[in-house]
Amino acid sequence: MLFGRSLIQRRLVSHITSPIFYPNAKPHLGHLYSSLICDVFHRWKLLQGEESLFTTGTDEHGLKIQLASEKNGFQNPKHFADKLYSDFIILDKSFNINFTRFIRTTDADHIKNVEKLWKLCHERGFIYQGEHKGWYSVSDETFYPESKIIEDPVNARKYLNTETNNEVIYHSENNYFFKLSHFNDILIDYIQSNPKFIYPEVRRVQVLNELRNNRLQDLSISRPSFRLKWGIDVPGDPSQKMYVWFDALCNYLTSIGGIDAVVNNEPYNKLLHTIKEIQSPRDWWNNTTHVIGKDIIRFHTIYWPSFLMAAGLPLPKQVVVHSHWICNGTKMSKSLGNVVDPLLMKKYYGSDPMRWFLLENTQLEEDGDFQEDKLFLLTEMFASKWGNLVSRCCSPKFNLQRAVQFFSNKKNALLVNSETLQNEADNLVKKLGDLPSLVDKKMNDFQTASALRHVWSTINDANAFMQNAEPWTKEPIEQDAIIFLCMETSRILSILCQPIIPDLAAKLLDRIDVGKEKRTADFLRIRADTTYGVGSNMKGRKVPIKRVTRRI
Ligand SMILES: Nc1ncnc2c1ncn2[C@@H]1O[C@H](COP(=O)(O)OP(=O)(O)OP(=O)(O)O)[C@@H](O)[C@H]1O
Repeated sequence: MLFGRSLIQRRLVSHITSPIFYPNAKPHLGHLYSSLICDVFHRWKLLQGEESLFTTGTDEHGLKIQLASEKNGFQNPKHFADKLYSDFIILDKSFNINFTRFIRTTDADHIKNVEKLWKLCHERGFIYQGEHKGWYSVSDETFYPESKIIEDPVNARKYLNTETNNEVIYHSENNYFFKLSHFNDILIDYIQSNPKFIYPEVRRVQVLNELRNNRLQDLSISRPSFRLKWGIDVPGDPSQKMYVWFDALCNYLTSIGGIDAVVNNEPYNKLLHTIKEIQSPRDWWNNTTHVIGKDIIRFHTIYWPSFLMAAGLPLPKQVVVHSHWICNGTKMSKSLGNVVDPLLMKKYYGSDPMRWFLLENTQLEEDGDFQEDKLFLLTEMFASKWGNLVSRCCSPKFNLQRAVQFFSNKKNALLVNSETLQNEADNLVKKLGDLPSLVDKKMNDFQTASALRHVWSTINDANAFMQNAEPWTKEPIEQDAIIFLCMETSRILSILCQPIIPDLAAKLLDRIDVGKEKRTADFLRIRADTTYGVGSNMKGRKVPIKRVTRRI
């Protein structure tokens, strides 16, 4: 031991969560987007050799599901959820969303865990009974304060809340309350002293302003069972069902073993396919990042930390809030029906171009506008820039195997016979050297669009170098130097981009015969792989990226 620090390094772990979605209708582009952000982060961590978990799922209780199931002729809402939750799995599988657990709030371990959370909050004095009157939104399953209610401008008999614009009705009932008001200043302190807890900054400021300007009131966290039939019973009082958000938010703990596992920090081994055992659940929880849409910020940055503190539990690391995909100026939403069907888009353009497109055309702070034309143009760019670069270097005119064997040896300098070209080559080598750590920083900060700009810029440089250097006019040694550098560019970028475009990256690496075991972060340095390219210039091999035809 060195002054108390163990010589054995602790393995880095990270747990990322998507929201769990309401299976009250088919999923759309927005759901895919949230899951994709998580998937890419999870794959990125795995690429770096870290341990990572990614959990997602469906939020299956509550009035919204009860009503949707009745509307669709189901007696039992569970049967309705059974039918619809699989649409979310199909969407995930179609887009290579590589989750470690898909949790359903109807799972037995989850129900047990939610009961535990309730009991802890109750025993510690944060839950009490009372009468609840106020403005209630069926659609949002939440009460809103008077200050957030306006008359509907198009229907004078209706009222709306200003947060989601959904209809509210005045309603009175007996139920259980959570002492949310107790946490107002505690949350302000916590968010101030943990500046990355809510990310990006604009959302942190939004929540702090909300807490300062509209002090928290206690929260009704149960509904009478005669009205809400589909939910978890309040422990010891079956006349009441739990408020769906109290139930749903707890999924994040269930998915890594539950409250007991986190409190006792005992190895947990029941649920995951990718790793056999969670050695230290509390480490995972301390490194948990929730990715959410801005519509559910209140629930995740105010309610959830308050529930956890009330139960005496630690908080997760971070809540990352993204903006919305919009259509005709409003949020794409199941209820409004103004949605883009990702499966239809996949049919025309493929999964990976969609993945890239969604990440390239948004940033956390701003809403994204889906334009199919841009998606088509992206497929063109893949084929004409990246695919073409690989196809050219794999032409039977050249010999990549020979080039790799010679230039992967550091002693053999990459020389070209012109000062301008040599400058281009040196710049490209420098760029490739800087890229992995640059992209790592962007990925950890959820700035994928910015990372992708660097990727395009590097591909463009390699294409320009190839064009200017004209290897087909050169002697073999110089020819080899040129195609080696171009293919090192493609090799390194393909390894880097595996988390974003897993299938396309694999095709690009397959085309230059990079061994499967040589696609990790250890091979991101130039000259790190000394054996690829064998047989890559044989006649008749397929182009790695095919063009698609324009749909609109
Ligand atoms: N338009 C969107 N853009 C980005 N993410 C979205 C969008 N719509 C939904 N999501 C993701 O799904 C989460 C909410 O899921 P939910 O099932 O409530 O979707 P919804 O389509 O808004 O449903 P509903 O219309 O029934 O409220 C959001 O927090 C976000 O993570």
